[in-house]
Amino acid sequence: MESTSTSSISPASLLRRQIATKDEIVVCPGVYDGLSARIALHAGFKSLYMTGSGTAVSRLGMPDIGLTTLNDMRDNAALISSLDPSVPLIADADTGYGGALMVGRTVAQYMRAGVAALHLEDQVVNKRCGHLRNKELVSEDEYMSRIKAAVNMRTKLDGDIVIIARTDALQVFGFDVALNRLKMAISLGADVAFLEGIRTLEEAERVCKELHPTPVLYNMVQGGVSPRLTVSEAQKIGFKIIIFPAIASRAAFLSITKSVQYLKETGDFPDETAHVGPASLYSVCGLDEAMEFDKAAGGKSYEGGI
Ligand SMILES: C[C@](O)(C(=O)O)[C@H](CC(=O)O)C(=O)O
Repeated sequence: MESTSTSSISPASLLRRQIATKDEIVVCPGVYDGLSARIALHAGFKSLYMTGSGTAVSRLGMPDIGLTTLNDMRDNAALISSLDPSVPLIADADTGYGGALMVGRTVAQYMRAGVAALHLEDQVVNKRCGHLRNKELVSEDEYMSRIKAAVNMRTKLDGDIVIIARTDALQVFGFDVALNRLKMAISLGADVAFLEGIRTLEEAERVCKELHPTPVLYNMVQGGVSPRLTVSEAQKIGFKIIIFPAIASRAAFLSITKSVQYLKETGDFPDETAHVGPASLYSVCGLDEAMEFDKAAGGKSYEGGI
């Protein structure tokens, strides 16, 4: 069942507090469904990231090339953020899925879904993963209109969702243009900057320095174009948030591939999975809390355990 924990503090305020905590960096494993989110929560992470790439590959079975709609992304975000509202969720919102009106709807629906933060980028709606080649961008004006729409909707709904401005301009126009886009987005009310596809340590250091005191996010994608940084290395450079979007999807990809290949070849499952019974999976997915809830309502089904 969903978490019964409640908090008078909104997920966005919780995240704002985490970002504002001195000498700390917000660390978000990328999750893409209920199970991956539960596993990350069970491991004790205090914030999560919903990856658009992972959402595309898991919910649609399609690549991250602009195929997920607002509804796909919002539904996934609502599911993940409902599991433990005391753990703020940063969610990918791609391009906002259209013009200013659609960006406004996206922000409103993410807010209602309990999302703490979302990032909006300047690729064309037919976007692709930021670590692929030949990206196409919208004009600066169009990007600023997306940011304005997001900020205006937050104000209109009297909310505090954290708006993260992501620019993909580095690959196409270079560092200075990308930095300028981020500065403009911040001046319009974006709270956090996300320079996509950082290629060198120098760029990583420069973006943090130039945008200080605005918090900057580092996107640590396995096999992507950016330098490999650990949490503490990113923190030392000056980043305030680090996401590992592919941490769960890559692990799932590798281990599911291994298991199904083994089944195909041998007609049996791999030995190392033999001890993983249904109860171990369910216990990570809130089984104890569900049984307690049922008992408190007078239910008898779980008296003898399961
Ligand atoms: C951050 C990202 O937008 C995502 O969808 O998680 C992707 C990451 C990835 O492809 O693994 C991106 O950087 O475009």
